[in-house]
Amino acid sequence: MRIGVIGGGAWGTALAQVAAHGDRDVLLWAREAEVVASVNADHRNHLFLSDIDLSPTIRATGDLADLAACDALLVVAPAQHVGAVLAATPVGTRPLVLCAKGIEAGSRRLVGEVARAVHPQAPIAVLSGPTFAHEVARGLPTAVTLACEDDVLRTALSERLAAPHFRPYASSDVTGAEIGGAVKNVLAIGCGVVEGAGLGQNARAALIARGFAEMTRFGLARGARAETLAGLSGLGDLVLTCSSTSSRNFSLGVGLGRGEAATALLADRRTVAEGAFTAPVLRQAAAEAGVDMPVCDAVCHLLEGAAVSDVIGTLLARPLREEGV
Ligand SMILES: NC(=O)C1=CN([C@@H]2O[C@H](COP(=O)(O)OP(=O)(O)OC[C@H]3O[C@@H](n4cnc5c(N)ncnc54)[C@H](O)[C@@H]3O)[C@@H](O)[C@H]2O)C=CC1
Ligand SMILES: O=C(CO)COP(=O)(O)O
Repeated sequence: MRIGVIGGGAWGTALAQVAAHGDRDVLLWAREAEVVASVNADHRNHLFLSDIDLSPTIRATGDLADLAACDALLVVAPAQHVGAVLAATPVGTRPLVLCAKGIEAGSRRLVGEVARAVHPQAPIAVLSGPTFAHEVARGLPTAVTLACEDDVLRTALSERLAAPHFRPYASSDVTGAEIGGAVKNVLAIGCGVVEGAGLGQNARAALIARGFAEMTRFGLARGARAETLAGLSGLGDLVLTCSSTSSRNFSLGVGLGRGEAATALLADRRTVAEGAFTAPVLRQAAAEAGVDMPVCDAVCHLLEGAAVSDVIGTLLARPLREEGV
């Protein structure tokens, strides 16, 4: 199975490195000509993953048409751009493995729903979990959820992508795997705010636990399974992203917590903090589903410029309630 990767950011490049394990050919589509040139000439991605030596069996292209030579495609463009990029990609019946984490603005569709609308003939899988790109690319041990409804394809993809340091766990719950990854980015911004504002470790742990309750409520309302949300792509990724400045979402929150404006923090950045785009869409989607998500709402208010002390005060002053989901 020849793998093509759509997206030459940090995660697309790290996944190309995983797929190239054992000297297998991988084709990486990158939007930036300098990424294509540096991967092909130096086996490095100077723009997005600069300190990693890449496998020489990874070849980069700037032409989406070249992906017609691949058997399966990993989709690693930012969530807001997946629809446009896929519309220009020759997909047909090739399996699409969705690796972006987010919800599309406007349509409020998960990435899988976007992909199905653009390429209805293509089987869909989702690869998601606690996976900082720079760790995966360095060969550090990592486990992910690989979700696909078709068990033959799920097994084939798992076997093709597994490597000694990279262990996929199979699931048939595509929606659950997607929702965990999308919601955790919003909650990671909140945990960053707690860090930046110096609110303490207790507050961070409370936010992770109550945030997980929100993820579960929203996921169950959208048809996800509870065990998927409690697995690698949900709780696992939530814990990772809420505890490290390696996370772009957490780091964005740290800036907000220090009193910097979201507009300034997001201006001119080359890398993507998906939670900033997902937060307002998630607020709409949750309202539509009748699901209460006060922590995610609080993150929206902070991104809109509300003062940290006001937002935290409002969260803590809500009526007391039972703990369950
Ligand atoms: N970096 C990581 O550790 C991980 C990232 N992800 C997810 O992977 C997805 C991609 O993120 P990264 O590879 O980290 O990106 P990145 O932040 O390293 O790079 C930005 C990417 O956005 C692309 N881009 C910018 N404008 C675009 C446009 N108009 N159309 C198409 N592409 C455009 C750039 O070409 C580049 O590939 C995101 O959904 C992210 O949440 C998932 C797991 C780990
Ligand atoms: O999704 C990720 C880790 O699993 C990467 O998180 P950030 O996008 O916040 O850096």
